[in-house]
Parts: sequence; structure tokens; C-alpha cells
Amino acid sequence: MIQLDQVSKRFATPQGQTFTAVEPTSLQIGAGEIHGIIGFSGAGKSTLLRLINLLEVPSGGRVIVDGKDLTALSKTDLRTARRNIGMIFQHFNLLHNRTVAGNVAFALEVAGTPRAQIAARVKECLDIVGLSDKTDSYPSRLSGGQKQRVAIARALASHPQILLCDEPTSALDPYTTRDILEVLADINARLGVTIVIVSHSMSVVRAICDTISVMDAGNIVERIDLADSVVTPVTEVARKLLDDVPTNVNVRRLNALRAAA
Ligand SMILES: Nc1ncnc2c1ncn2[C@@H]1O[C@H](COP(=O)(O)OP(=O)(O)OP(=O)(O)O)[C@@H](O)[C@H]1O
Repeated sequence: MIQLDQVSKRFATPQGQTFTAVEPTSLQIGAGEIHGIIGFSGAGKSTLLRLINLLEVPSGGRVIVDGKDLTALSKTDLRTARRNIGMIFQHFNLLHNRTVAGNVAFALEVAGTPRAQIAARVKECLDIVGLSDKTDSYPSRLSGGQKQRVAIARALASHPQILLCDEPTSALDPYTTRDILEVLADINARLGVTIVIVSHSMSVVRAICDTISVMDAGNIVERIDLADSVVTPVTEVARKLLDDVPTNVNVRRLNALRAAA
């Protein structure tokens, strides 16, 4: 479904130099798969994700989605191809002056869906994410988890085959995180949507993914297949990520002990 072929991304720095956020990278993600991209801050995860729908234009390489080379499409054809790729973000990015239904409808209006079809599709999408009772609420009246559900409904509005998720649970508590992961897993199972999820949390990607790419300094340094009963990371960065943040340590006390030593 998704094929990145030696894709790279360089940014110009204010000092007039170039910074490589993603080194030439190849990646294949099959239809119906849930794939995680994990790594520490600055590893290049979000940039790699945004290369999939060409939100970031690649500096080199090809992005092939559902058999189409997105890098070779005209602006109009790219706009059409992008309807096949929904996206959600850490901070939801909802329109605050529109209701829940209005937010989902907005995606359809932009896509040129005939007016007569919009209300029915909005209802379908809100049913999928379990938010039918909040249709007329404004985002300010919703919890973080509910906001992310609206964002998911909006992303699904144009029947995409792919859903890109950029840190979708990083602003949520652990219980709501699980809730949102269950919604995503359900969408994958019921609708067959291929999901790519960026996270810095190994527990998040382990909870939902089939396969994981581990990124470090703009490179995919390891691929983990969660179908393997035992996950034995090879690289140092994957081993560190597997440990997650050791939250059972009181870091203030630890610092005090270090200072006293
Ligand atoms: N538009 C941009 N211009 C210049 N540099 C950028 C731009 N976007 C990202 N970068 C740089 O590219 C590198 C990778 O950024 P990216 O956001 O992809 O990392 P990440 O792994 O998603 O990090 P985080 O987990 O903190 O979001 C970083 O050093 C970042 O500063």
C-alpha cells in the first residue's frame, strides 16, 4: 500500500546550510497493516510520516501509494490522491468555531462532496468513533479523547485507505490513550484501513502495531515484527525505547542523591 523508495528530506537552516532530517530511506507497508514509527525526539519520525502524503516534499526518492507515484503527480492529481490518506495529530487541530458535526463536514466540503450526501456521511463517521451523542457540541466542551475521536472521524470522512497518525495519544492520559488505540484498532479491523502511527512510546506501538520501524538520526535503524513472540531489539536505541521512561524512579530524589554523592 505504501512504498518509500530512497526517500530523503533536507531542510535549509537559517545559517544557510542544509540539515538532513531523513536520510535516503526505503520502507514498505502492506495493505491493512498497522505500522509504528518510533524513535527519540528529533529522530525524523514526523518528517518521515509527512513524506508519505507529501506534506513534506521529498528532497529525493519516490513515494508510491496504492500503486501511484505521488512525487510524479500534478497538483490536481495529488489533491485527489491525498483524499485516500487521512491524517490525525497530537493536538487534534479542530476548528473551534464549528461543532463536532461541522468539523467532520468541513473535510467533505473541502473535498467537494455534494451537499446532500454530507449529513449522512458525517453521521456514519461519528458512529464509527462512538461520538453520535456529541454532534452539536463545540470542541471546547470536549475532553482530549473526544477531540481526538472527532479528528479521527474527520480523517475518515473521505473513505481513505490510509490513516497517518502523528503522536495521536501524546496529549492524553494512559486510559484515554488506550481508548483511542482501541478506536484505531477497530477502524483497522472493520474498515481495513492501513495505519501508520508515529510515537516515542514503545508501549503505545506495541499495543497496536504489526510492525515497527525504529528511527535514529534520520535513518530507520531497525525493523521489529511484533508477530515474533519474543522481541529482541538489536540496536541500542531500540533497547532503550523498549525500556520506555523508567517512571518508577523519582527523578527529583535521584537528582538530590546524585548531587549529594
Ligand atoms: N521545517 C523544518 N525546518 C527545519 N528543520 C526541521 C523542520 N522540520 C523538522 N526539522 C528538523 O528535523 C529533525 C527531525 O524532526 P522531526 O519532527 O521529524 O523529528 P521527530 O522524531 O518527529 O521528533 P519529535 O518526537 O520531537 O516530534 C529535527 O532536528 C527538526 O528540528
